Amino acid sequence: MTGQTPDPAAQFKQQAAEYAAAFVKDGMAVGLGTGSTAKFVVAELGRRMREEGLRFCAIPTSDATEAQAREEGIPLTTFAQHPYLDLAIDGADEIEPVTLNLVKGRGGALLREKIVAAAAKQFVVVADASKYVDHLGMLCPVPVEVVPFGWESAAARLAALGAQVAPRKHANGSFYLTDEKNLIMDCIFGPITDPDALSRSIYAIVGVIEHGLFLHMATQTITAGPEGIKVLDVSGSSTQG
Ligand SMILES: O=C[C@H](O)[C@H](O)[C@H](O)COP(=O)(O)O
Repeated sequence: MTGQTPDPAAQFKQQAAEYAAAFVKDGMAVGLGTGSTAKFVVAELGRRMREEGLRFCAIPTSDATEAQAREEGIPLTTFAQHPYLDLAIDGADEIEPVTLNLVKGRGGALLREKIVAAAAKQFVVVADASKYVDHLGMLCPVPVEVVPFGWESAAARLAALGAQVAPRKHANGSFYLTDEKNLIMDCIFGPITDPDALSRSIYAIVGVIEHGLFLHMATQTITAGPEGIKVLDVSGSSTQG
């Protein structure tokens, strides 16, 4: 017994992940996301390398993903060698299906994830179908990464934007630190009707490094659920099967 609760959506996450992993072609430089769905992507890419001879290199979005990629034997690269990536594949906490805007960062990797997504020509999001929302902010807080110095001031300014703000902590009460050694403020805004305006307001707060609203970045979302796989493209096309 590991004591871990089984994830009821695991099979859907794996289906979406394996579908997306097929987008990786020989010679690509690929961004590898973070989280339970991205983990399936990294595992599938490792399998394709070993069994199909796929050749590619990757930049991971977190220390955890880097460790998994190394275990899989995936060759890692750097932004010095690849300032632009062919493709990035990552999970999401919320997907708004019309714009493909997202909330990300429940796993705390939002800063590196956004840098990698911004560098990628194609940004493919993988998730189980429970992540769809009519408005961002409906299912989960928007994480905001802030520098530790003066975090209370940044938190007060986030609250002034209408959020209920809580610094992310571990179960033992200590502050959660990101891979970049910053803090996360989890901000409950409720349904967000103008994410672009909110994004600008959050960026205007001194001490904020990044936030978990990923706007106008995803080129495709691939979700899996009881109805099968659904692919949404930013151009508006949609396939189900
Ligand atoms: O920081 C974490 C990331 O943004 C994840 O990609 C996101 O939280 C989705 O994770 P999961 O695939 O575990 O639901």
